[in-house]
Amino acid sequence: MASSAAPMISFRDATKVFGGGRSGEVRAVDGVTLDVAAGEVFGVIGYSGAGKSTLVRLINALEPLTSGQVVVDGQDVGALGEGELREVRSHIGMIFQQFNLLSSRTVAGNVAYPLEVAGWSRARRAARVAELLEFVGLSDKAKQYPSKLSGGQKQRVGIARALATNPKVLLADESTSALDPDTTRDVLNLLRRVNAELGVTIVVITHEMDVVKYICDRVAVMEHGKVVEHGDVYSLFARPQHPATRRFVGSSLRDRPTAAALERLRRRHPGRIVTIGIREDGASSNDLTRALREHPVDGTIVYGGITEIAERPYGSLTLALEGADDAVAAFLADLATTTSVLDLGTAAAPLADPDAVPERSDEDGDGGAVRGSLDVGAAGLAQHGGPEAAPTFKLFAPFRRWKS
Ligand SMILES: Nc1ncnc2c1ncn2[C@@H]1O[C@H](COP(=O)(O)OP(=O)(O)OP(=O)(O)O)[C@@H](O)[C@H]1O
Repeated sequence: MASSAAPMISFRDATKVFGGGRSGEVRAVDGVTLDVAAGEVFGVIGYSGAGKSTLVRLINALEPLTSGQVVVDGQDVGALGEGELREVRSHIGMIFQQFNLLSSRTVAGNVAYPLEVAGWSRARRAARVAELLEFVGLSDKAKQYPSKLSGGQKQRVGIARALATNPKVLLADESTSALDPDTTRDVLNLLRRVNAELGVTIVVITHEMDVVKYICDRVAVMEHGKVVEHGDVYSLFARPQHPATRRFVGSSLRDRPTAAALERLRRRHPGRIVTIGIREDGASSNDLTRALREHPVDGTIVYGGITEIAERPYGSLTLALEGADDAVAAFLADLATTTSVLDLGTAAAPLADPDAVPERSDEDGDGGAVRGSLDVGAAGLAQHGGPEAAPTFKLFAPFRRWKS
């Protein structure tokens, strides 16, 4: 639920440096300039140590800035005294990977805690806690202790507690990283409701692009304390510019073969292997079909995946090509005039994918990701001279060009 109102959070050249002693200093956040709009769900993605948590802790001044400025809801948090900061913090909720519930308090006691700190009367607290537990679907657990709850239930309590004082902003620091995929989806759906029904601006820190894909309107990618790329989620998926972004995008769809999967493909298909991008303008699917028809080259889809981001097609297909060397080169040069083509070489002269995602432990074959492409009928492209009707999916261009 993005809005065009003034930013809820503005970072201006925000910098946080730790240390400086013999062990040297760490520029955990390094000159970040960024706006988070009121009412949006904003993702901050990056690998461990990129500076995500520190960036988010600057919002509620849990970490003081070294230089620059952070403005939250019109207040320059670096310029506030402790009393004013408490007031700003009361409008910022936070949830954590490990939930951080008080084990000695019941579910209701945990949710009531910030209300006690804020000085609410017993009667008002009871009414508010009942309302919050109803919202997160835990009314029947009010008297339970956290140790009796599942991870998903614990995070629901965390969300209820974070919402207790009606915050305008909710900071979610790896809030689903300790949860299984089904529970993750439930918690993300609850966060969607918090955003849509309560109008809370949410900042989600994560290292998982699937989380970004599922709930964020916009996202910033962090590396070494800097925001290396930011924008709306579809644009980032469709046209990732920075290598870190490309790796995150690849790890979400898993549409491109890992190095090991590529090795297995080469054993079965010693000829040239290429990956082509799926783009949204619709022209390239026709171009691929036409090029396969016009050149004496056979193409078989051996890997790939197509999904939708923000209701638009996104992904890639990897083809094993058969034909005389000059015919394959002419085919690819032709295709590359309209569609982006990543050359992975041949078994005899292999080329690496510079953005290949790391091996997954659950990877059991090289065809695991191809189901997505079959779902949309892309298998129709598998043979030279393929089906009469062009497939309906569309192609985009995230890769470097084939060079003949
Ligand atoms: N209190 C601190 N004192 C010294 N260095 C710190 C402190 N907090 C964070 N750092 C350093 O700052 C850098 C950024 O850390 P931060 O926790 O913000 O990264 P992150 O992207 O959130 O990583 P993770 O996903 O592992 O939490 C790291 O090099 C970290 O070691």
